[in-house]
Amino acid sequence: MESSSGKNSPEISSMENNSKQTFIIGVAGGSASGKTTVCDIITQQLQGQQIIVLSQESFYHGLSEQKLSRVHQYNFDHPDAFNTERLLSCLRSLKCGNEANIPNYDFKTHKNVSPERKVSPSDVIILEGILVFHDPRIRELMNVKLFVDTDADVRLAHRIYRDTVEKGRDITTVLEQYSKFVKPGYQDFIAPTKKYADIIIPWGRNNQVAIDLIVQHIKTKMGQHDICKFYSNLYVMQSTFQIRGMLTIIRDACTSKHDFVFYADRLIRLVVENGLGHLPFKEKQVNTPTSAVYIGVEFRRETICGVSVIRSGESMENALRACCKGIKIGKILIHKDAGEGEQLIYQHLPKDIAERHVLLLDPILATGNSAVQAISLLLEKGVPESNIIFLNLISAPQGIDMVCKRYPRIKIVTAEIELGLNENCHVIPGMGDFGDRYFGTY
Ligand SMILES: O=P(O)(O)OC[C@H]1O[C@H](OP(=O)(O)OP(=O)(O)O)[C@H](O)[C@@H]1O
Repeated sequence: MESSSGKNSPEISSMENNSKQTFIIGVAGGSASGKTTVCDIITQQLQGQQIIVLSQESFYHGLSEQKLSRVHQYNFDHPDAFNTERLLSCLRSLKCGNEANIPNYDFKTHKNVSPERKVSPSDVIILEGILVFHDPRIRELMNVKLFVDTDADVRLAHRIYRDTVEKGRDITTVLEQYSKFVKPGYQDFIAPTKKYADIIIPWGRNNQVAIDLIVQHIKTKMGQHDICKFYSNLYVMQSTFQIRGMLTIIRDACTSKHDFVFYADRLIRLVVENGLGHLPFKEKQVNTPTSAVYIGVEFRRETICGVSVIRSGESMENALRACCKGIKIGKILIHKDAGEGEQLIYQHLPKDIAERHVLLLDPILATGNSAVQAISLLLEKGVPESNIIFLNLISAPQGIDMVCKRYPRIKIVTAEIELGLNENCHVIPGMGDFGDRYFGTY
């Protein structure tokens, strides 16, 4: 078995799951914390997008007659109260652009009733509920996770008002349910999921700063998501707090040269490892020390080489050498001139480059002009377009557009997509002049 692009590998299919489909926003938080208000605000602000709001409450298990007879003893604040498998299958279906039937849970009878709600696929799904971050498979499907963090006394006051005035329940029952289930449920199951949120919203009335923050974050993420949907050969590394933390350090103008190099090197290593995952592989079986057979894969390292774009691209060479022993690395120097555009000044490439897969190294993709120059040279040398993998740390959408439109078969692997370019064609938010910061020439 051999794959030319690694499309069969689990790593790549998980990247695709996260970047090429419907955009899912999860909104979690305690009961009566203001999740519905947050969903309303997001819906208003994302005009022009088709949005579906789903509530986790639609996925409550219907109660048997036996449980119904003791409904006040039933814990609606426990993860087991929800049909999570059904929620997962609906969400997966919608994420892939298919319809889904959403259960219709009746709060008066505590039964699932007909008809179910048929939901068509949309641009955005907002899933809200107390425990939407509890199951890792559901978290995995979310592009943005928000946690509405409201003081316990405010939540209790909202809940009393809602359950007595709006639902007609008596206060004693409401308070009993709160102390028996709602409060412990929050402490045991809901609060521990706060750590999975991208943004924790300190909720209160007229919290304009929080609203702006949420909407800006969602729009940034959606811009990235849209461009990934558009270009199937663009692979954005799955973001983790480790990766975001490192990007935060190297983007910070106050970071010392020493730290910049240290964290840039760590990130570059990850980008290189990701890029290598797109190389062809073939199946390989090995015997383990326990005499078991392991069916794995092996990469054909002899068919690859690196090409760095001087000078920032040279910062990526060590990571490539560390991953691929003895790899040949060619060099390209492109001179940027505002008047004359880009000029190729120097190139020295492996003689048999046309037979190799090429990992093109440059940490920044801005307008895309340098990348286009470098790629066109590789094509002139006979490298098939589909054999080029362009590795970088950050990419501006303008550069991605230019490279992907001209060379639809090359692959781009990047750690993050930027907001755009400023009037000087510098990447925003960016990290300044990478070469100067990495080599200490400022
Ligand atoms: O997409 P573009 O608009 O062409 O810009 C990207 C180029 O700019 C940076 O190099 P820079 O000119 O800063 O040179 P350096 O690597 O020598 O610092 C970067 O390393 C790319 O090569």
